[in-house]
Amino acid sequence: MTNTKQILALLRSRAEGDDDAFYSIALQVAASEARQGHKTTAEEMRAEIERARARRPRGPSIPIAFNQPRGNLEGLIEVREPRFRMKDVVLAPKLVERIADVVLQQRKREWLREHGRVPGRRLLFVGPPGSGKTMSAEALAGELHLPLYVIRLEGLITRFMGDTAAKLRLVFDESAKRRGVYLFDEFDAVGGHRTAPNDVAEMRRVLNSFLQFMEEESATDSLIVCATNHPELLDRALLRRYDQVLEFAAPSREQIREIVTNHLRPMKAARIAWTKVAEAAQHLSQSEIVRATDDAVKSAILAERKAISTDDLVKRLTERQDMRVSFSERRIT
Ligand SMILES: Nc1ncnc2c1ncn2[C@@H]1O[C@H](COP(=O)(O)OP(=O)(O)OP(=O)(O)O)[C@@H](O)[C@H]1O
Repeated sequence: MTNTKQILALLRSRAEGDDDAFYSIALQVAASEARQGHKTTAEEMRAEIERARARRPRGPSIPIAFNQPRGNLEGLIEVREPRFRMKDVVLAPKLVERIADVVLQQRKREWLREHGRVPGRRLLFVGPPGSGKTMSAEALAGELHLPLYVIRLEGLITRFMGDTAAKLRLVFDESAKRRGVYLFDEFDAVGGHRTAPNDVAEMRRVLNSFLQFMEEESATDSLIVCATNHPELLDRALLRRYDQVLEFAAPSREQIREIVTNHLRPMKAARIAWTKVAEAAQHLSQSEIVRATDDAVKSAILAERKAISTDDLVKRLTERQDMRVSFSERRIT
């Protein structure tokens, strides 16, 4: 049943004319109904809240407050104002299409619900480091004008060993209260190989809680994005919970060219031999290519040049390749 404190808080927010607090508490009530297995009631409440919100007179647009969370959530969630839109991310056309589909489903979520359909909002991003998983979550938030909340799971687990599930509960409760894109980074930490028996038990608990929270939160319109470099470590039961699993990959030749071109400003880039650049960029991640391009642009600026050459780019890309080799050698020894 609904908590008396929640009813009191609802009445207070009404008396104070604080609409945002009113809807936020109402969503909490819907979330606790969902937790108790009353999914239809929760869904009805959430739809009524949406309808009431839509009916409210629209004044001048109010900027979303991007303050860092305080109290119980401090140190668990980092909030970011999105700096990117989807046009900034260079991805394979199929991936762009699938993300655009998620954006559309979210924008038209009420329309979908009126037709008995649930908009997709649980996403798993899989792919190598630096391929744009975080950037895409940020761009998704940018498209939907929502804040991005980042939860670093590895850090959370290490810091709160034994208490991780309770901390995750706080995060999921927050996602029911405050609509946003919730990015669970380093997600493989949940299914990662642990050696100590205590750690294994803790991971099982965390994973089970996560599964339960993913099922429960039908009363929220927040997006849950989990990102991992190691999908093979993830539990099958967990994979089934996602509406979409999106695979990020190393950049194609065309994508390398697009990334470099996007980062050349203010340099002119006439007569670049793109085949040579693509060869030099082979096996580098999108993130490394951005850094190499930035390095090349910086040296050209310092040399007071207005244009950049193929050699400038190849030199910086080769440097990044060397850094990779020396890093992996150090890890072997
Ligand atoms: N697909 C991309 N298009 C354009 N820029 C990209 C892309 N991928 C990465 N970058 C650049 O590299 C930076 C780091 O990428 P990002 O953090 O999104 O990678 P990631 O896949 O989340 O990596 P990790 O698994 O290490 O967290 C971005 O801020 C952006 O500058």
